[in-house]
Amino acid sequence: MGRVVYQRLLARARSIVARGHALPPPSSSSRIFDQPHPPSSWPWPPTYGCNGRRLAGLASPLEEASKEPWRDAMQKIRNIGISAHIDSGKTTLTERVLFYTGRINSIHEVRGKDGVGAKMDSMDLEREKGITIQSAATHCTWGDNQINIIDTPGHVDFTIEVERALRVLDGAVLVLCSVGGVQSQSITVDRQMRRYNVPRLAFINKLDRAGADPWKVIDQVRKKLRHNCAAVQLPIGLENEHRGLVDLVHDRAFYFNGVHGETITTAEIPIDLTAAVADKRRELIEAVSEADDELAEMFLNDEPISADELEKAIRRATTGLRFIPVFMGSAFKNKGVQLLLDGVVNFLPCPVEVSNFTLDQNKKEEKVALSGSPEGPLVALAFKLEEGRFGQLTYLRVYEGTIRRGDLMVNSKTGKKIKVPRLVRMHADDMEDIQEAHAGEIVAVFGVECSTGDTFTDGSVRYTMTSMNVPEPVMSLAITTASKDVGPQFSKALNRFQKEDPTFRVCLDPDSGQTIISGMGELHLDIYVERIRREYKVDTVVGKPRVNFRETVTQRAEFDYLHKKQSGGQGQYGRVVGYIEPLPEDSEKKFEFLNMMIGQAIPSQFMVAIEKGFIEACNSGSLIGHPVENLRVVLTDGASHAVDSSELAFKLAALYAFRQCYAAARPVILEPLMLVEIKAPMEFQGSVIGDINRRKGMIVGSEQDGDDAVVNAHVPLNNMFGYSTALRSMTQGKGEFTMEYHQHSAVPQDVQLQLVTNFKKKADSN
Ligand SMILES: Nc1nc2c(ncn2[C@@H]2O[C@H](COP(=O)(O)OP(=O)(O)OP(=O)(O)O)[C@@H](O)[C@H]2O)c(=O)[nH]1
Repeated sequence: MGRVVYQRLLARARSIVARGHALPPPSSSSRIFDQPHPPSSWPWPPTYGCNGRRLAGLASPLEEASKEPWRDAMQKIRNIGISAHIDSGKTTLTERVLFYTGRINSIHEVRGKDGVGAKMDSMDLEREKGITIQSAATHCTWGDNQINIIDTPGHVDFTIEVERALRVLDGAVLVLCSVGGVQSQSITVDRQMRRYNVPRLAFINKLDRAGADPWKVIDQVRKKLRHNCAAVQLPIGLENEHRGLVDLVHDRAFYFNGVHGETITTAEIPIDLTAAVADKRRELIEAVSEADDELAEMFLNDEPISADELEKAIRRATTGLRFIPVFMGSAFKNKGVQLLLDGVVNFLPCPVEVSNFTLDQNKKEEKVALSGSPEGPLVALAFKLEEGRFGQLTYLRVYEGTIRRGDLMVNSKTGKKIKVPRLVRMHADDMEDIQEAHAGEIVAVFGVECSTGDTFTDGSVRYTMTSMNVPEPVMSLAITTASKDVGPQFSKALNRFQKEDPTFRVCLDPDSGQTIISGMGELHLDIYVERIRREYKVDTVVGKPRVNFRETVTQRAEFDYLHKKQSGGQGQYGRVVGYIEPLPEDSEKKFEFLNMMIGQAIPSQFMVAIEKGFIEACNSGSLIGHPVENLRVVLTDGASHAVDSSELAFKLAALYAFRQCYAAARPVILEPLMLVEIKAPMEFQGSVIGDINRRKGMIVGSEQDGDDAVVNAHVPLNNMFGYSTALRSMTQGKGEFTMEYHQHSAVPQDVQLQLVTNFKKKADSN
């Protein structure tokens, strides 16, 4: 749509809304629903339903499709994730969702006085620390819709949990704190949602808190996250006065009564809010028109717009990733959660509205669109593994076909046939046995050997789903057992955690022979050390955490290496010629091997060995022995011997060739640079910034938020050890910070020199 037409259209929209006939008039009578919990037969007004009926009339891809009965069933499924910055209230919100949907009988708070803890934080450590460590899956029914939910951790050290959840979900709720607004981890989570094209709703939580300002948060979503969004609700009172919400689409006021907000009352919009409601409704229609031509056309043609039409337009714009409807409330004070559930059903897509692709291994990884039919060939992705009470539990998202208990599945990667001994639907740490699971569902199977990211089929196709993004660990520490006789238990724990969490790695330090564990941060590693102690009864001694440096080259360097050995028996002969160079900055690969040889100087059967030799050499750069990345190896020539050439000879030739030319390629050391966000009262801003400068950080933003200063900086992880204690003493305990991986970048010359000298000293003393 042209800019001029659009401007005209908006002007028209404003005048229609101002005249007040764009939406139905406010309801004239108050309706009270004294519906007790659980609300399975909730007498919701038919025009504003939590049931699937409303979807049947939508102008979405579903409409044409609903000729097939399975599509009708699918319309009633929502697979959603709840993600946000730390402590925004995801778990508290999920607890209410489970309560209102009748999944649990009572509400328990995170760190609540009853000591029980929220259902989704089922691990002891989660309950003690009041943080979510692992994502937990559950399911519930709202009206006649089935909602599968994954509650994910907020702390950036557990980011893989968010990553894998978003890979398999169709929609998400981004929870934001009405005081904290868009915080650093909200930006990360939003980026992850973008990566997997996940349509989302926003829920501004904690409207009861002092300083709550949902409009400030909406402004931040527009500016910081660059989303087209608008509120679909307006709060009735804020902070202590927060009593209810006005639904801007249906022009009704909602109040949440009863001990747990389970009794909903609708009423006319309070007189003192009518002007604000008209204003915010206009803002909503403007924002949706920007994302939906159909709604925009209605304005242009001067047609009245009903609540139903506005709702359909919001749905089209949301599922099309062009708009984010913003809900609000207070999970803790039991306000607004039921309306959010309606929003999930009304505005987020069902499984068949999301296009999913797979790669056909029989056709050189050709992309194949999945129909989402339960009658098609089975395609399921293993997105999470967990050691359960009864063996390995594998979480699967079924994309096509049906899994039945007792059926055979084939792992596309290994070709192995596996019988499905037990199929369950998860509810945090509880499970329900089921006989079959259809496309669109998220379930778990027991006793199936596989790795995270493996695809299962029924054997009639060789499809693989693309897997998720796995970030590289940034921190390591040496770990040994306190006593000698617990070795087997220790290995068992490490093997299990490594298998479950792709961001947790274990290796042996070749020099010291020590076991090294690596992960996403201090908290991540601390949690595993504690879990080894609690779950495997193994006490450990850990070394000082250290950062994961890497090495890379900055210029091209030639190699020409002949590996020749002829001392008795069969000799070894292999010559490789070529160059190494840095990969382009935007390259997604970390290593590339190109064979640019003309002719057959080296027989093609040795190419794999040569590539392997270079890969092996890259495991340990000669500056400080850390992995080398962002490297391209180009082979241009070489020589072989009819008798003495072998795979081993060429592998060794590659290994030595790399060592020969590495120094000439001007290698540098890269260190993890973190994005640190610090929030502290204004009076401490100066000392916080001064301290960041001393830590060789670079301030990238600083703003005022109420009485607080929010400082964003890029700081080398190596200089961030012990920061929480330092910040606490610097700000009289009033400062808080979050930190997440930003990128690896070259260390300054003096630091490089120091690191290289230390490495040499250590090597000489060994
Ligand atoms: N005042 C107020 N407090 C809330 C609200 N929702 C949650 N909280 C509190 O905020 C704290 C964090 O809540 P959680 O539900 O654990 O937050 P979370 O986002 O799941 O936390 P992580 O998973 O650790 O990131 C707890 O103390 C909650 O009681 C709310 O609506 N109002």
